[in-house]
Amino acid sequence: MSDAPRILLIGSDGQVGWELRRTLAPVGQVIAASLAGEHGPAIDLVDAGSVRRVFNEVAPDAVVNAAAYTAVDKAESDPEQAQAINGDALHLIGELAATYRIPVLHYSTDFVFSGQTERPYREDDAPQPLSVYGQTKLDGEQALLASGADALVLRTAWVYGVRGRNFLLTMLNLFRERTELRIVDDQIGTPTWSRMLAEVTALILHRVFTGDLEMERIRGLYHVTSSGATSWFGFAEAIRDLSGNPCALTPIPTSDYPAPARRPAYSVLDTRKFRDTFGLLLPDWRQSLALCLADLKG
Ligand SMILES: NC(=O)C1=CN([C@@H]2O[C@H](COP(=O)(O)OP(=O)(O)OC[C@H]3O[C@@H](n4cnc5c(N)ncnc54)[C@H](OP(=O)(O)O)[C@@H]3O)[C@@H](O)[C@H]2O)C=CC1
Ligand SMILES: Cc1cn([C@H]2C[C@H](O)[C@@H](COP(=O)(O)OP(=O)(O)O[C@H]3O[C@@H](C)C(=O)[C@@H](O)[C@H]3O)O2)c(=O)[nH]c1=O
Repeated sequence: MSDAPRILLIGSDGQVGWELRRTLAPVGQVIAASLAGEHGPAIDLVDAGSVRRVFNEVAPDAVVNAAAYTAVDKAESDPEQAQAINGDALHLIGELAATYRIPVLHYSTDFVFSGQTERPYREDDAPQPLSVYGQTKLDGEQALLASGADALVLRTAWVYGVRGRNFLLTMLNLFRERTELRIVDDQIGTPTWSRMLAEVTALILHRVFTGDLEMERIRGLYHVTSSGATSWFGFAEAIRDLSGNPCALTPIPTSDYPAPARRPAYSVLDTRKFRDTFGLLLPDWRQSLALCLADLKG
């Protein structure tokens, strides 16, 4: 095990981080850093000293950053903290990864786009965030890509899974409490399983470690989601039907569901660059949802 590459996983307690702790295990020695420091070193992305210290002590061969400020509505009234975690910390992680000459994998979001389009967004489409969360994530991805580090930024969307705060678990909880729910039907995107993201991350990192993929050639920005698209209402309907719940669902416009943060009306991501570069398949969102629900049933 001592010869295994050392992977510093930041944010190992989040929904994607929790999956990564498992899928990265066959790829290298995972050093699972998190705010609480429960399974490895404590790290606080707001505290530059703690980030530098963890990099120094761990001396990683690669970094995967799954930590973020993801409370989209809360970020509107807490922009400094969101910027510190989603933006400023990536300037530092980029600087450290460039200094140590190690690859860094990071995640960003469909919320960097305004949603004023009718075709899936490509990596070279101009971002125009509508929210503090989207703006701070954009700053983070741009800082990392400009840092000189061998960085891969995987932009994804509508992430759900068996753990953490996500739309799937919110719906399953609400189905137990309510007989009717009103769900927005005019925001279109692609639900993406956290495990699928963790698995493609592990497959890529493995090929980087074996020399099969050269970071200098593949570094950059990629869109990675499941295939297909739906609205939050469509996603809720699929969750209800696949889980066998009787809850009545009513489609509503976004204007009937007031929230502090504006969200893009259409944020489907074009994943062609990712599929062509890595030769990986991205399953249909319904297929992944069925597998995830089967996991939840146990
Ligand atoms: N969730 C989604 O729908 C989407 C997510 N993404 C991106 O994917 C990535 C993973 O997201 P996801 O797993 O869903 O997010 P989660 O919110 O589930 O996990 C984020 C993790 O970051 C940790 N964290 C928060 N603040 C700090 C800090 N100051 N220092 C260290 N760790 C901190 C959180 O800890 P704690 O819980 O203790 O605060 C949490 O464990 C993020 O980059 C996100 O922007 C992209 C598109 C969609
Ligand atoms: C609970 C609920 C939500 N909604 C709507 C509100 C919102 O428009 C949509 C989704 O709400 P949520 O708060 O679960 O998700 P939201 O915070 O919008 O999700 C986003 O999170 C960040 C982190 C991302 O990066 C994005 O890709 C995206 O996944 O569903 C309803 O219409 N009815 C309801 O009962």
